[in-house]
Amino acid sequence: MQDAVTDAGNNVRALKAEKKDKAEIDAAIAKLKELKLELDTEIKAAMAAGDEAAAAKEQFRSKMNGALEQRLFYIPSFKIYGGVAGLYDYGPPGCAVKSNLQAFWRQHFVLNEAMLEVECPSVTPEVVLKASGHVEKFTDLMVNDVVTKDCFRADHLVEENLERMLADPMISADKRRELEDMLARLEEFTPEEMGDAITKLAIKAPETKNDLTAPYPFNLMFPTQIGPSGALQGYLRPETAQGIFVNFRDLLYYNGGKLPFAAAQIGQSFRNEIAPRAGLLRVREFTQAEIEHFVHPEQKDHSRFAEVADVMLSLFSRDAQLGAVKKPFPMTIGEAVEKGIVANQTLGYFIARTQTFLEKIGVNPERLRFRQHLQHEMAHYAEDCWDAEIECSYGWIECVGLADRSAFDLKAHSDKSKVELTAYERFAEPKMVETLVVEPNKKDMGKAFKKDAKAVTDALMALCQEDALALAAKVEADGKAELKIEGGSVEILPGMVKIAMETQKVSGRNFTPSVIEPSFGIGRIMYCMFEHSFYIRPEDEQKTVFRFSPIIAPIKCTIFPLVNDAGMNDLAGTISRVLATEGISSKLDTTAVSVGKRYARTDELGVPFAVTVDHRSLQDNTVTIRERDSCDQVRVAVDDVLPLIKKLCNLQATWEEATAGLEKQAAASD
Ligand SMILES: Nc1ncnc2c1ncn2[C@@H]1O[C@H](COP(=O)(O)OP(=O)(O)OP(=O)(O)O)[C@@H](O)[C@H]1O
Repeated sequence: MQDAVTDAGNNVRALKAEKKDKAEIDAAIAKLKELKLELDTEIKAAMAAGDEAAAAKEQFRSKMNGALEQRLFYIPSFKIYGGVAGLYDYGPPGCAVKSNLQAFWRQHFVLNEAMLEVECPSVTPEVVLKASGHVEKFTDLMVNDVVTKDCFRADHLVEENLERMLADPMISADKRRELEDMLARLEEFTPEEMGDAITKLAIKAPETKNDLTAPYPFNLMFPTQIGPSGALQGYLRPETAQGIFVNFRDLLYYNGGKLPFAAAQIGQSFRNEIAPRAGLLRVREFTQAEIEHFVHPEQKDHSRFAEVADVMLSLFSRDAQLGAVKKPFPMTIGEAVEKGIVANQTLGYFIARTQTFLEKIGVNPERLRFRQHLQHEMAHYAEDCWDAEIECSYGWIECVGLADRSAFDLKAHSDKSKVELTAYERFAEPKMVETLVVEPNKKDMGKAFKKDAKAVTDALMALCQEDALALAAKVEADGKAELKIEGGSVEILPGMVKIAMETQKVSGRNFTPSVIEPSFGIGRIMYCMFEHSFYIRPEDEQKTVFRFSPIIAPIKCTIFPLVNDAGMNDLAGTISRVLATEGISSKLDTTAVSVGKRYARTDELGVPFAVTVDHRSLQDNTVTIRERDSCDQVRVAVDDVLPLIKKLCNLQATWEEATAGLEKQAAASD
């Protein structure tokens, strides 16, 4: 419609410039007015619909957050002291859900694929994070309100402004393109470019509308000192991955020297986010579950790829994001890898396994997509990166990052630590290859360097081919060459070391493996899962429910006696203890409130099953079991409660399958 108005306006101007007939110009003006009116109505309708949708989302969120807080799923930490932004405590049901989620993650990935699980400290010495690049580069651009000194993330301010401007249907196509381009490149902006954007868009501090400082990088790591002297600088780790990389050599040995293999770690990560927001979505301490799958750089096929090839995904590839339509498309992972949309089978395998994991824990597959990083979002060494994004009331949120990081991490730690982090590959047939030979003359070394002889030998052996040959050439040309060793340098003279390229028969080689990294944020996944599970019973808007999958539900079963009666209480207690023998958590509710109220209470916690002990139970040793979402009830013998609940909780059968043929029961009442 906007284009039609622009065309009509141009038409009026052209007719006037050509001094056309008045009637013709008047008709064109009338047409322009008519189109403008239509556009106006369209904009108002769109704004009203947008406002309504935003209000509905807000309402849904506040209702759900109310339920989460009231039932103590999670609450702001240190609440009695006013709380600290970006820090949350999990209460009993929150802890149980989180622990179930992590247990299922372990089962789905670690156990299913025989991964090597490790647990490393959160406090990490600086050298590790220097090697990984975090000390230098783990920054966000920050700006301050020049008066109040309040801090803001520069990219968030620019992003919000751009999105607001883009929501205006009246902006021209050229302007739209310019703003969209800015939005797409935002993450790679230098401080100067970000400053230019802030000036150009005339962005001020939110609320106060004061001027902002120039953007400057702020490192997100929490620094700390290790030990009382303060001499050893450390940081709280910003991700769990580094603990795995630094242990690569030992893990490879543990795995019998064989590739591929994966190591995994679940643990706390810490990021001093400038602007923590949106509940669990951006916090300052959070749980990550990370996998580092080490693989030969030229053999990235996966032996179990056939098992997942038919998994259907919603893919938002780079081309789809940059194309005119800008929409994800459905495709099996098999086809995506075959067509080269996803770089290789191993990355594809983990994308598909991530999809099945998220679906099983209760994420709605229609609100899940995999978005490929645009070229500028990827580190220069990365081969391909995809984010699992889940839609919630805050929009599409990155919950899992899946990246083929090539050999970067192992090479970086190998260079810094001087410990070789490589794997050995035996050739099918021995090969004749030109290799660098470095042979220090031990006698000369000892004589010349005495106690430093070992350090000199180590430094010579650590030289790369280029440096070794340059050193040899310099000794030959100048009669000496300087060699840097730990803590200083020495002079190498002719005869001290043989450095040459020689053709040798070799049966294998050392190489640095590539790593494919799926990185899960447990809190973000949990929050999105909460939103996808939450609903209000249509018949009563006071009744809220979490439709947690039995594997995730904080408590699997509530057990209550219909009325406060000693016999009923005893039987309820016995059933609870029997369930506990198989690790099935239950909650005994002997409060005297009505059954309806007790059901509502367990629904609010997302408990999938409820066992009611009633008068008949005392006569024929049967009880009723109710399923949360359908509110269906069946009557079963007490001895059958455990096998039935167990089958349902292990997802070995659906409610319909497990209860087919059982006596249906009308809803229990007091
Ligand atoms: N501040 C945070 N709060 C909660 N979860 C987080 C936070 N930062 C990262 N995560 C989680 O850890 C996962 C892997 O971390 P990664 O470093 O890839 O995130 P990221 O790309 O820096 O995230 P973002 O760009 O949203 O800050 C993310 O997909 C997310 O689920």
